[in-house]
Amino acid sequence: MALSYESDTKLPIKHSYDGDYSNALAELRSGINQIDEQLINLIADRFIKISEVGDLKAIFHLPVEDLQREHLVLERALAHAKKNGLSEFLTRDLMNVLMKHSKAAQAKRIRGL
Ligand SMILES: O=C(O)C(=O)C[C@]1(C(=O)O)C=C[C@@H](O)C=C1
Repeated sequence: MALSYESDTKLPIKHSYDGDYSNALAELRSGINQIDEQLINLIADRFIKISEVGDLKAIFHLPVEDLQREHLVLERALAHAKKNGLSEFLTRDLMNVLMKHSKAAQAKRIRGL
């Protein structure tokens, strides 16, 4: 569903809902649900790779944390986010949370070997 916007204020045009916004809201929320599923799938795929990297680190006795790589990961994500108009704060928070959990998962896996 595409919303229409007032050209001067950029606010959504209210009358295009015929006074009933609940269908529009349900449709938008269903779209959000689908995107959330895709996000979780992508994060799960990222964690499969993270486990494999963890295994290599275990074999070659490398430390779990690689701050140089983390810097690169963050820089790439920030550049991509900027191109897509996404907040720098959100991108930093998101990538830092992902990398924090990646390191915890790798450390746990290595401890369990
Ligand atoms: O690239 C690695 O070495 C990883 O283990 C992946 C990853 C990440 O989540 O992107 C996790 C931990 C490292 O400190 C750096 C990056």
